[in-house]
Amino acid sequence: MKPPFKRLTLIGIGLIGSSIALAARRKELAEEIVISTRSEATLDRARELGLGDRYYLDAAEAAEGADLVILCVPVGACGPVAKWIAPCLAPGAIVSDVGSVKEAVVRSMSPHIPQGVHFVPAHPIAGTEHSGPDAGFAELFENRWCLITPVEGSDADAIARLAAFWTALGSNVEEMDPVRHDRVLAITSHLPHLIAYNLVGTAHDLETVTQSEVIKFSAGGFRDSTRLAASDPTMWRDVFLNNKDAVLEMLGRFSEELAALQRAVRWGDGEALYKAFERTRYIRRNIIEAGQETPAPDFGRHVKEPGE
Ligand SMILES: NC(=O)c1ccc[n+]([C@@H]2O[C@H](COP(=O)([O-])OP(=O)(O)OC[C@H]3O[C@@H](n4cnc5c(N)ncnc54)[C@H](O)[C@@H]3O)[C@@H](O)[C@H]2O)c1
Ligand SMILES: O=C(O)C(=O)C[C@]1(C(=O)O)C=C[C@@H](O)C=C1
Repeated sequence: MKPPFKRLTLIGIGLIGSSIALAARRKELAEEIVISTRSEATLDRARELGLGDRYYLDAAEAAEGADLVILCVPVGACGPVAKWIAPCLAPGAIVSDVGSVKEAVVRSMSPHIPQGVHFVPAHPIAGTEHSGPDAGFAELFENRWCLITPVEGSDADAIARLAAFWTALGSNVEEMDPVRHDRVLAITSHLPHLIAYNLVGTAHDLETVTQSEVIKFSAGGFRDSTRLAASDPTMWRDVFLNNKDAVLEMLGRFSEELAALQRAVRWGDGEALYKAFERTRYIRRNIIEAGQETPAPDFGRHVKEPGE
């Protein structure tokens, strides 16, 4: 069968760009894959890895004649890149992105999208702590969500074509309003990363102050946080600069709940602590039952039911 796109251009070839390239190739979603990134070393590496068919430092040249262009750059770079490629976009082309923040990306890209070109923003909720072209793998998007956040006047056919693209990559696709997207992701993704960065930084400070072995003997929970805290600093700087209001709102709520737990610990309120932890265990179980998460290995431990 003929691939649904003639020319797929990926601008930015880090974890997400390279994963799209590998998956699109495997699923035969484009006749040709064109790659652009701003650094010569990264472009050379993408070539060595055979991620595309043609390679350009100039994003505008790469976008020429493409029927699908996906920006896979940090969210702060989306506006400038859209402005750069705008004069070369073919009429009827779909322009999308993969940014972790949507309202700011829509605001920064929209003014540059020429008449007759379809802008359909998207966000695959799939990633790792690794970055760069070597980090990509074709299975990254399998059984993960991809949220499409159409803008006013988004063309229904373009939305359907992009949704079919992400479905073919293995994702479950849903549409969401960009503002709602940013509030949801602020609590489910952005805050966990901020907390992990803070936890790991604090533990490290503590170690230098007390000469203790905090990090050397770190237990599972802390190790899990160090994985998130190893995530790309540029990407996450841009997320927090561009989703400020939603993150601050969720951080406010989080701090209030943390203060309640702090009070329970201070006053030895076992009942309050037990209730809080019982509730969250149930939330985790529901997430696993809904098939959204790989369950942790079962080491045969008995898990108590609430009230048991
Ligand atoms: N890493 C994740 O877990 C994850 C998940 C979903 C979405 N995202 C989003 O995907 C996008 C890319 O993230 P990633 O993890 O692939 O990052 P990455 O650091 O692995 O790759 C970023 C790529 O963009 C290029 N780049 C950076 N600044 C640029 C600029 N100004 N102009 C042109 N190219 C530029 C880099 O050279 C690199 O090729 C981000 O918007 C991020 O929010 C990331
Ligand atoms: O699993 C991870 O390492 C991730 O951080 C992936 C994760 C997330 O928070 O779920 C990170 C940012 C993205 O925008 C989407 C996915």
